[in-house]
Amino acid sequence: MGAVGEEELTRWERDQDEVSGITGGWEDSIGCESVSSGRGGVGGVGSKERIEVSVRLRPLSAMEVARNEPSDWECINDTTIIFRNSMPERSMVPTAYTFDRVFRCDSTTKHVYEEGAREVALSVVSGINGSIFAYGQTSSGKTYTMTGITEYAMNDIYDYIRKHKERAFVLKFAAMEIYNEAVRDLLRTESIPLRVLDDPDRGTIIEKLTEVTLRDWNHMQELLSICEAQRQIGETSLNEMSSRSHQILRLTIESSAREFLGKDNSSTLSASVNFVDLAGSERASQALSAGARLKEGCHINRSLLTLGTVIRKLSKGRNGHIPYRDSKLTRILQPALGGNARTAIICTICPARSHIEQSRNTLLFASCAKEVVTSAQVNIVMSDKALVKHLQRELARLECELRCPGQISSKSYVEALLKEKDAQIQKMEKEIKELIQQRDLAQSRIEDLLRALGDDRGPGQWHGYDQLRTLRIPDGCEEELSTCDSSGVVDFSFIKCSALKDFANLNENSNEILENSNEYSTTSPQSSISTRNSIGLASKLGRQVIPEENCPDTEDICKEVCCIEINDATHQTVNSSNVLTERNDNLESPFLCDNNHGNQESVAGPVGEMDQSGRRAVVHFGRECPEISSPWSSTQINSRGLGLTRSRSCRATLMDSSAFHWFQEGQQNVNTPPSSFRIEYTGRPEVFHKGIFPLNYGSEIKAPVEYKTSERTSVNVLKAEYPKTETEEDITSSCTVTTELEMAQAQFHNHLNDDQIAEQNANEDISIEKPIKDACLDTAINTTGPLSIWPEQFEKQQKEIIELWHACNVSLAHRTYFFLLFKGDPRDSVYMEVELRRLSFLKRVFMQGNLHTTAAEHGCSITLSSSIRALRRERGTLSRQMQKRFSTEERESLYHKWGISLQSKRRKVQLARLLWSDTRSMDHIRESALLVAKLVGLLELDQALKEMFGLSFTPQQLGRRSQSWRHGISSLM
Ligand SMILES: Nc1ncnc2c1ncn2[C@@H]1O[C@H](COP(=O)(O)OP(=O)(O)OP(=O)(O)O)[C@@H](O)[C@H]1O
Repeated sequence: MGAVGEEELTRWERDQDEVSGITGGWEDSIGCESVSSGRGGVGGVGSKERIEVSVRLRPLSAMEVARNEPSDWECINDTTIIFRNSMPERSMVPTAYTFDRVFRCDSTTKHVYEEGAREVALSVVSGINGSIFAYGQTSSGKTYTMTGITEYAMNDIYDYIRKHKERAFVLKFAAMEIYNEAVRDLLRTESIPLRVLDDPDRGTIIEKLTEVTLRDWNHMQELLSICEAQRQIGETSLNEMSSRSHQILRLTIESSAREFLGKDNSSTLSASVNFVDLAGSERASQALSAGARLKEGCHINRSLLTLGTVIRKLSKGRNGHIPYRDSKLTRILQPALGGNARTAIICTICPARSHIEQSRNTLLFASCAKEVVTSAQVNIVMSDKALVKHLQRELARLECELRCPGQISSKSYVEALLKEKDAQIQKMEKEIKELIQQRDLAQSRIEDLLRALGDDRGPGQWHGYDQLRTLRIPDGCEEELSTCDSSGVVDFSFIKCSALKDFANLNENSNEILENSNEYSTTSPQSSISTRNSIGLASKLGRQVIPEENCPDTEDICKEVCCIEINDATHQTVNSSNVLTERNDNLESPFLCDNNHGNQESVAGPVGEMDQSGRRAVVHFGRECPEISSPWSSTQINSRGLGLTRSRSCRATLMDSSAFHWFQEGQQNVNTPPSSFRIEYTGRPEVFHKGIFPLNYGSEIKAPVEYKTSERTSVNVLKAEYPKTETEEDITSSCTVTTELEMAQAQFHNHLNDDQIAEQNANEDISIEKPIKDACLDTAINTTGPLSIWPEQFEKQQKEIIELWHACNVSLAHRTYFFLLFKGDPRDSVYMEVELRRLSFLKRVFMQGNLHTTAAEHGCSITLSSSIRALRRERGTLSRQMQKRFSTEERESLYHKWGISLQSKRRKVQLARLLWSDTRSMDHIRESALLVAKLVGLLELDQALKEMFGLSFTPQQLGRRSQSWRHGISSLM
């Protein structure tokens, strides 16, 4: 036994802090069986509750009765005590005090315990600290009350333990005394149970075991006996000492937390309950002692004064400094006064009038104490494993709080976490959806390519120029070709067998076309084949001779190209038997013969005009030329020359078919096939009109030769003895590929029946003077077959074209223009055929390009990859146009219409990707076309624009000579 030094006091404080434990976030999962009623429960982060303050009025003692002292205090109910003001001088002081409970003088200690202390005392079994104070003047009944309360509390605690044998409990007792500001451990003794020692100065004190751990039930009984002994001792010999010291009995209970925190939780609950018997409060104000008593009084004064100060400060809130450390008492009881504990204070007062001041002081102290708020928590002593887990959760919670300030509760944290996860899930779902779309698109592309491969790998497929050279040439054709070469007869570009086959199978009118072609042919029957589409293409698309420096890949390209200009300068004479062009009344100019007016550019024009101008005849073939796939491609054959000169348009297509000039000015792109309007049409209309406009349908121009003609067919025999111009020489030298002509002638022979041609020629003669206007209109219709089947045929061709656009990565603007322009007018049948053949050819070229990369090596070939890139760029530009063309509301409406979430990212890009993507849905195609039209500024379509896509046989349109193609397109922007 001995005084507890500073170190020992610190241990007590530390123990108290440890008992406070690590808490937070657990309170919801813990049920406080014995303490949950009536007190608002416990709070993990400080469930705020006031100190429970009771007042116990003891009866008058025998001596007081003997002195006939009146009792001025009366408890008028369970919560209010009043002072019977029998003295006039006391009329100004408060007479009524209300507390949580007031106990009359006849109240038993058990009643006081049950009403004013039991709940707090039993908190300890649920892991919540508790403290029970007795405050009052000497002989007011503090010890009397606390001894009983401790006993009852102990009994209840052990009863609880006895009823909960499934839980493992460890009980630790501690008892201390604070005397003269020195702390002594009352249980630091070797004797068990306890022994009473006589202290010469303070009388008898108790020594008990320092710490007792409940090992078993018998042990518990032993402890109970200790308590009983203490009670008995207290009743007998402790009063004298306790009145001058502060005694604290502390019971700490540790128990498993599994019942509260889960089966696998290895954490423990740990809480303490303090039973505090304070020294008589009157000591704080008495200074009547001297010597040792003075010193004692000062120390008691100090602790009680500090206690009063702390209570007073705490009752006014926690603002400012709370002087817990100013006394031993307040240091030890700090948690009980304003921290992690539930606290009950029982203020005892003497009813005798002689103690009225002390009673009033006690009531004032009680009044302050009832305003003090504590923050009791369930105390968890966590295992290492649980601690790590808890810290991880705490870390996550804090991180969440940082991200979402204001969300501090665990529920909010969980909700925030769930929201975050939901958002992630939604984001991932969107990504998955996009990936699926991309996958489907890729699969569609693959299917298209495979389909294209399957279509083009037939026996007639050609694999480039070399294979072309191996095409079967009908007997006699070689000689004819030779003749053609030498004679300078302009014929046509080659048409490969597969192309002819396709051509023949284009539609139900194919046979008729061939028949007509036969009819049209003259001495050179091959020429007739080329008329239908090539003419249209050539007459409507820009054609310019490509300077050599701009045509580095001439050889390769021209091998496959039908854009041929035969320079008449090389061959001065046109043999009538090899004449290429012919016409009939129904055709405007099935074989266009360009009239070159001293210009290097090829000029498309009727044969008559050409002949009259004495320059050259040009035949355009739109079918087999790679650039045929695009409206800018053209084929020219100079009727007087054997040199095959690729048109500028042809080259331009191959070299640089950039995307739309309306948004890619100045940008040189690898082409998306039909997107080369800018290059292609530049200057070409002028050429075109040069050739066409002066014709004026025979009124001014006469055919230099007579034509054998019938109602539908005419034969042109061109005798070209035209002076060779410098320009033409250039043309010839730059892009002469005679082989193509030979091959074309050879193929032509494969498909024409000379006899039929001869018969046709014999039967049908017609004069060139017949108005071409009528002829062209009739032809435009007749070539497509009966009008009755045209709607169905148109729909079929339209779908085929749409599929081919998709397969060939054709520019979306081109698709849009074409789709909106040609809506089923029978007169547009030629355009449809031309487009169909262009695309078919392009598709094969793509496949060929994939197999043989020679064209691409020269940097001027269209390849599948280049078209894909160009199309991708175009979609990107369209997406940017959306920002410019549409308001936010309009865009949102579009996104909704096209099934794009407003929350998704890159919505414009998504929408651009969707355009023209579903070739099977005409509604989709229609919507795509309308949207693209708006994006490119295509508000109204002019019929004249049809010329962009091929032939226009409508004479009145030829008057637009002053309008360039480029301007025509630009005007639509
Ligand atoms: N409610 C009560 N009923 C009957 N007797 C009481 C009551 N309260 C106190 N007493 C008696 O009054 C006397 C003084 O009580 P007690 O010793 O508990 O006072 P105290 O406040 O502890 O004094 P001290 O501060 O000196 O320790 C005791 O003899 C006790 O039995």
